[in-house]
Amino acid sequence: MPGTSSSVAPRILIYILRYDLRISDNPIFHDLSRLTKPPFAYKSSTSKWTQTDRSDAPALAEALGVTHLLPLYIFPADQVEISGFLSPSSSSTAQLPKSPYPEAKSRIGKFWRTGPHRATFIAESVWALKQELEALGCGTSVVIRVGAIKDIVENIVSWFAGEVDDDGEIVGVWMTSVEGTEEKKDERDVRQIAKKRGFEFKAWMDEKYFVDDRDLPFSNISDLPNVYTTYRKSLEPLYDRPRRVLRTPTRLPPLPLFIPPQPMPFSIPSALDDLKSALLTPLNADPSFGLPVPPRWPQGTESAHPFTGGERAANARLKSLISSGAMSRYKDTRNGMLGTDFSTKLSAYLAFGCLTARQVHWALVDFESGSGRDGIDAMGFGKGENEGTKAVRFELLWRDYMRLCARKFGPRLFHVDGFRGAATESPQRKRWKYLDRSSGMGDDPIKTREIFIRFLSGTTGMGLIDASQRELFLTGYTSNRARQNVASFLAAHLGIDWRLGAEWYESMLIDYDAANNWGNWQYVAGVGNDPRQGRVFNPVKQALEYDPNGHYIRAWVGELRGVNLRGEKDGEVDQEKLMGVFQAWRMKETEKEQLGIRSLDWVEWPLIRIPFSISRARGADGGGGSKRGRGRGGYRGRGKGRGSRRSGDGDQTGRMAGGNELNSGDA
Ligand SMILES: Cc1cc2nc3c(=O)[nH]c(=O)nc-3n(C[C@H](O)[C@H](O)[C@H](O)COP(=O)(O)OP(=O)(O)OC[C@H]3O[C@@H](n4cnc5c(N)ncnc54)[C@H](O)[C@@H]3O)c2cc1C
Repeated sequence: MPGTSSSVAPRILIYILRYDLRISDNPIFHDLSRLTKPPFAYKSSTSKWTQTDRSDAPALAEALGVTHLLPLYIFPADQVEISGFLSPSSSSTAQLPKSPYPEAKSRIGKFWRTGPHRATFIAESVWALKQELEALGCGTSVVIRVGAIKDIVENIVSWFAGEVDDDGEIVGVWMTSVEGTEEKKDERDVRQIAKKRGFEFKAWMDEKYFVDDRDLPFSNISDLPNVYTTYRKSLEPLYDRPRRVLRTPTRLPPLPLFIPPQPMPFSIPSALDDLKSALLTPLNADPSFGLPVPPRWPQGTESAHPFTGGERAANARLKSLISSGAMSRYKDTRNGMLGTDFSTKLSAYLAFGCLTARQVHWALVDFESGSGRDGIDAMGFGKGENEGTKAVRFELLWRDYMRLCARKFGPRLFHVDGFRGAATESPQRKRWKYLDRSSGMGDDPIKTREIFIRFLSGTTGMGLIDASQRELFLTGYTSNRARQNVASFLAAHLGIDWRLGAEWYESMLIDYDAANNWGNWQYVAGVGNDPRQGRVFNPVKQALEYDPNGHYIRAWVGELRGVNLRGEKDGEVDQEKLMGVFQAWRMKETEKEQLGIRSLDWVEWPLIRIPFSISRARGADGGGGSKRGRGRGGYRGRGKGRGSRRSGDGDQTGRMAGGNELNSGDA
């Protein structure tokens, strides 16, 4: 839907969208919206007082004389596999041409960098923004391209530079600055092109975080504390920190009259389904992702993350969390693992900028102050900040913190020695098992690979880990509690290079975000910013505490569905049977026989065995008390795991941790 008329030659601004897929609370769209002359109406809002307009300074786009806007989303070839966009018509033969870009696979594990869940979510989010912009009715939209960002920008600017028909000139390229080595490189490349061609380049501050960069309590990033709690305390009360959200534009400059086509050999579909299909086709060539036994969806189990991408869906989710009272309950439910509402499921929206943390904050303020309409009947409406809403703000600050760590430590985010290696003069280097070589500890890379494949497939024999890995593979989501356990299992129990786990998460997660993924993996692996190093999660104790009836494990490990936990006499949870759900090797032979799992590797030969018993005195009756399992009676580490025939027996060094140790509240 190109723009219509203009008496002067169009002056075109390119806006490269990346992780800012929203129209509201978006500083770039906000600035551009102020170009258009009054009448300048804003979308009505129940909370006008929370919205602000930067009317104190003239719009930056004004100075450039922008008349047309080219919002551009590029599926970056190094991160997203784009061979599904190859166009058959570009070749004289029936064969598809070859992509000029290498496959978008991870460095160590060679996994697709963007798996099917996130690829779908991004497509939906981009498409939703396109539709939102088109719905403004002023001739704007999103132009979708695939390739290397620098190649596409170069292609567009040289097309306009070579134009004789005066279809317009590029006056600037804007993008939002993002942490991450690749993202920074893209930024530098585009800046370089702008410099060479003599037009303006601007990297805007990323405003989707809770605390605005301009309000940080330090001016030099090296002063960021290495402990989250110290950082948080320097900002409390968090309630007072977020800036107001920016007004939502109702008008934007139109698209240029002519837009150069997608460079060959690719073509861009014109419908969302086709876009998804182009993204998924190469991934679906091997839907097992190289796993000999890929997880299968257990009948009747529902995804905890059934949400689609896009700004509208993000706002609907936020509204529903407030209306249902889930935000007020959050502190009590956040360690859950089953269902949609134990946690917010806002992470993917925040990762792709469909929503900002300050929008979440102000929506909560509307609820807490009683000035909004959502949640009138919910617990806590109009009663100020409560434990639940406070905990949400607390978690949102974790997200900020991880991103600031990425800024502080740069490429060390991805380094095997992590931030810690950089922070100390002579780091106590952790030793890892690798897939391609022995680490000199007598380990065999072939065995390590075997173990690693079982870890990926969710067939380790450790119920909590297997449930989470299967859920992740099938849905793209798994809870924070489960993520912590999985990361600890790989890094501490199996001793395998933690970066392989981070790469797998990068591939599978719907909410993948470089800083938050790699920062959290480092944290759990003991090479990041965890002040209490050397902790190890005991996945049995954790299961007892957070999945006391084995509901979560049985939901995703379908083979265990038939276990009847209720004792015949008193109807209480039979603790021995529960232990069998947590680690199937502990089941009686007759029970294994009944379930038909007797000869399975993960049952008979688990990667590790954790001896664990519950004292009856603790009254572990499966009554659902979420605090059970703390303190006495927890893991009785006795050194080596018993009896596993294969390598990978857990060498239970390090301290076993059971409770809320990780970045879930109290670092
Ligand atoms: C090994 C590992 C890998 C992770 N990878 C990612 C990732 O790639 N992307 C990602 O967004 N989060 C990641 N997290 C953090 C956290 O697990 C998810 O943000 C959270 O589970 C998402 O679900 P939610 O939105 O329902 O969270 P909620 O519990 O509802 O939390 C609200 C918001 O707070 C933020 N948040 C919560 N916990 C954390 C945390 N530990 N670190 C940073 N921010 C947090 C998120 O933005 C989240 O949406 C990872 C955690 C671990 C342990």
